[in-house]
Amino acid sequence: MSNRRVYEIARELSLDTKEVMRRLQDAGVEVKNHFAAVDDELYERVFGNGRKQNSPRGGKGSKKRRRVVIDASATSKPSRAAGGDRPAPAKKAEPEPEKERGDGVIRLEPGATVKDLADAAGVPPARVVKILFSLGEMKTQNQTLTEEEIELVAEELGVRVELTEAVDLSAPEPEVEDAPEDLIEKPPVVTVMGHVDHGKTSLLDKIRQTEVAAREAGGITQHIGAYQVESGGRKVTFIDTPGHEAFTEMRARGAKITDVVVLVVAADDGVMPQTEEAIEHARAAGVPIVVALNKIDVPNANPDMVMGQLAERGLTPEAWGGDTVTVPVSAKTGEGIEDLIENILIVAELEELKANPNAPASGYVIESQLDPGRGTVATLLLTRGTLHRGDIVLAGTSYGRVRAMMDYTGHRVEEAGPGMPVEILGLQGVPEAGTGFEVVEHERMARARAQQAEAALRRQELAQGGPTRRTLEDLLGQSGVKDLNLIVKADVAGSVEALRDALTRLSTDEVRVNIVRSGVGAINDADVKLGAASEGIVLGFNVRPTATAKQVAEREGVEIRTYGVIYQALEEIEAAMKGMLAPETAERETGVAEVRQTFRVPNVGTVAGCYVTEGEISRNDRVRVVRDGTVIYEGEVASLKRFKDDVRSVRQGFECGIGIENFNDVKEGDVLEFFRIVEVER
Ligand SMILES: Nc1nc2c(ncn2[C@@H]2O[C@H](COP(=O)(O)OP(=O)(O)OP(=O)(O)O)[C@@H](O)[C@H]2O)c(=O)[nH]1
Repeated sequence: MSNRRVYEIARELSLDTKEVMRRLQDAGVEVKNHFAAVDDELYERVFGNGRKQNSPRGGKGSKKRRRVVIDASATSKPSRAAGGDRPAPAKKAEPEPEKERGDGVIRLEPGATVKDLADAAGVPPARVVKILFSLGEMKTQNQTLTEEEIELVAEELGVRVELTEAVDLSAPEPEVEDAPEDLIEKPPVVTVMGHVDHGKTSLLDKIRQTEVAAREAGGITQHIGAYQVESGGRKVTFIDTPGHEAFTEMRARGAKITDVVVLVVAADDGVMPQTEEAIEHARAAGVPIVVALNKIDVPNANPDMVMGQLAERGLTPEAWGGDTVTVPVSAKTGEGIEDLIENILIVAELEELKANPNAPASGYVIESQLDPGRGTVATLLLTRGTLHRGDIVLAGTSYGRVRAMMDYTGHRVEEAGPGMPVEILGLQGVPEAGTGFEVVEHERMARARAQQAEAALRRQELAQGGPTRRTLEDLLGQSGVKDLNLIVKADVAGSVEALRDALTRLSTDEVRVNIVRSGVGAINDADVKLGAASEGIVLGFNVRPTATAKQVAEREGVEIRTYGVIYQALEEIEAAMKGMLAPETAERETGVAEVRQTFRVPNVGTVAGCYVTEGEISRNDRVRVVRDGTVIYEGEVASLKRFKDDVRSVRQGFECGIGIENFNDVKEGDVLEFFRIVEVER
């Protein structure tokens, strides 16, 4: 049996929701709001006949049909200024603000806010807020609306809405095939991978130094996440963050950036676990491998042994009749570096790496951070087209006009072509590494799409139940012997040492303090990710988290605590450790409810329509979801309502609506047990 919502029926039958509710009421059924569910039998009974007459659009699939019309042609509509039916002028002006077209239809861009809708419909924003509220949605003027919300509110207001242009956020690169004659050769993009200590960083440094030395003017290259070197008039772009972590992370976000992988293998150490992992990653991505046989200067270097190991893994060197380009190098002396670059170019040539420079620019974000003086500083790597200063860039939830653009030497540039890394200023928000970007024509469109991406992200988080935040107290509140995993960052090495030692000494029989990582510098993404992986927390002493680290912490539910004085950090951790030993706790059951129906409320999640069978349940209780005798979830009550009103508690024998924090999978027939944690004497 399937359920339809009131608004779905209205949509399906092209009726007003009020009319649907009236008919249900006439049939003796109490309906509370647009989201009330109507089962098949009731639907047939009430609307069985009317469906045919009432459905001018008829057809099956009409249940899915949206009243919101996606009008993909909207951006090319004839300009009003031009009058008549003259086509829009070639130079596109900012699109006109949303407005009524005189036929009762208003146009809105996806990602429209409450205010946008209110303005377009000519009503005060408060009216829209009120309608949303009656639908169980709490929104302020500047919050974006989902398509469904726009539709429902429009219906209440008695206006029809057309959404201009549907946007696919998942495809940063336009799906256009460039004509062969438009393509020019683009520099290969290289990522350096290999086992720890085999010399990835040294090699990248050496390559860059060689380049600096080669350039007459000298000058210092600055770290922007990528740089270029030139050989025989051709350029190679190196991603400046070594390691397969960066590579996989980018790939995980769908970024196909790397054209060639340089696999660094130390000639004195050979193939190691991370070498194998790197080989797997490169193969999985279908990226050709060039082997840099490093440290050939060390006395115990054994290139033959290493080449044998590589051959065993399908990377037979050319010298041995295979087809893997293997270049002996020394990142220390610089020997073989030129050779390596030339070989990278040869391998790249076989890949026929080409791009159209005359297209609107698109590519990927390599790095980004918030600079106190300059705002968001992002490094972009172009895969197609040419980026100009003044262009409007959209990268996931960030967007903005390119205020300034610098190449990796720090020189200002006016434009950048395919394969080139550039640092740009002007974005709002800090996009994550690996996010695709593209140039869009209008700032309004960029804003709308960024907001849409933001909303999609929030929906995703909601669907995944959101992060469960682990605080110091939570970690220490668990029973049994506890491991307190800490990531410690400080401004100077001395403090790191001091903190590490002092914190470790805090360990007791019941709580073991483990310093998972410690280091100097700001708290970055990697620190937070490690915090998440080790279920620990991050401590900062005189350092702050970067903007992206904050975002990651938020997303992953990792606590970051920052201090200015060492003893304060120690005292707090020690107090927390002791605190948890103070009272013992026990559970006290308060009530039981049965789930009789479930409702999906946009942006809120699933709400369970319940009947309280025992005791008295309260908004502040914890709740356990029991299905067929098995506890499937335990968490907090997010909302407790009687009809439309929030209530503090509901007694046995009454119905209510219950939302469960971070849990949307509640089903009809589930039993909800409510309880409270109370303190008892030890
Ligand atoms: N003799 C010699 N030493 C090298 C060479 N390349 C790197 N080293 C040394 O090897 C050590 C590790 O080099 P890194 O460049 O830090 O290695 P890595 O692979 O980047 O290491 P992680 O960043 O920790 O993964 C350093 O002490 C380097 O000085 C080389 O060609 N010859």
